[in-house]
Amino acid sequence: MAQLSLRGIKKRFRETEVLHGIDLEIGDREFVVFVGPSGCGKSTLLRLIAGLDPITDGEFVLNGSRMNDVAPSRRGIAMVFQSYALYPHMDVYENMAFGARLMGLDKAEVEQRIADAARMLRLGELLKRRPRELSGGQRQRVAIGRALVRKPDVFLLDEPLSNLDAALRSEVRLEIARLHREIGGTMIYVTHDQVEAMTLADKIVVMNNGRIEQVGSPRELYETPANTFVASFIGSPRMTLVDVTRDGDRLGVANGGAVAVGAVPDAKALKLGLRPDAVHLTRGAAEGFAAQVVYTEYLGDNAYVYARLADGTLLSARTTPNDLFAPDETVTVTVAPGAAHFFSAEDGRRLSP
Ligand SMILES: Nc1ncnc2c1ncn2[C@@H]1O[C@H](COP(=O)(O)OP(=O)(O)OP(=O)(O)O)[C@@H](O)[C@H]1O
Repeated sequence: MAQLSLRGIKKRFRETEVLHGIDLEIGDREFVVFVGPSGCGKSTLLRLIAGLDPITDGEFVLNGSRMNDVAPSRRGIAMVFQSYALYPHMDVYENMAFGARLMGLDKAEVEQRIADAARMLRLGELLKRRPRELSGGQRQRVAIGRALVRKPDVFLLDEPLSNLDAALRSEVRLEIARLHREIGGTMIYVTHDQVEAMTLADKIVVMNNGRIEQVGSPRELYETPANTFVASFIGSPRMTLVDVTRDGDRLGVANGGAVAVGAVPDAKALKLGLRPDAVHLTRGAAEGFAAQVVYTEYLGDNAYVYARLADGTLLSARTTPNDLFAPDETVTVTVAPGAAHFFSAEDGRRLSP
């Protein structure tokens, strides 16, 4: 059982504050993913939870007990690092046994836990190998196995897939999802890859510049991003964001036509947000935004067209592979009814119609 509360957490390294007051609740058995651009403070927050660095200000409470001054080994938390951090001179079995023995478990219990972890992670054949005799994916599984044998209440995983190639990455990603279902522990996972975040998380925490921008399920973040940062960070290709002016029930782009999008919020300065599947491109002079095709990405089952709006904004649109456009073609952009997002052009906050 593991319930985590982060309350007003701040972190300073000498003069520089890198976390500016993080408030977050994590429930038992939840799979929580921290995402955000490089340097936003994801790893720092994970290290504070693990106890590897001291918390400057605020409180970390685990199952009702304040953890700020509790030693890492006494928190019931295990961390899997990006670099694996395996002991090179020990074989796989010894790597996994080491931490379990430090906990004072007897020999039979250690053996049983390693057998269980080896089965779950399919490491049975590899127990006598040294780390250098393993592939990247196998090493990663050993690193996870080493955390598993400690039976922690909370698993922390810091970019665990970043050293793997694309094929292996999706394989290990599926294994981590399965493991979470099987062991049912609370997992906190750091990545800057929004696809990993979307596919693994019950709850995504989007971070930026040492602050939380939004917390929600993958669907909530995709469908109702709280601001332009989340809107453009979640979803691939990213949401097009363009400044528009109101002209009755239509929205216009500077020098570039106008389009009806349904209900529009009442605000002075509006930014319109369009996912690639919210727009439709046509040839010829229908009513809509004028745009010029820059390039097309053909992906087999579908295709994306990137086109420049009159104000210079690059728009992405999903089309079918049978509906490709050539570079420099002039197109007209229309918007599916009810599919537009709106944000304040002043502070980026989401506006409802
Ligand atoms: N030990 C340290 N001393 C000083 N500054 C640090 C230290 N560790 C991290 N920082 C700074 O804190 C900020 C957050 O770093 P952190 O590693 O948490 O980011 P991140 O979101 O995990 O990034 P990445 O995705 O690149 O790993 C960065 O500006 C970094 O330079």
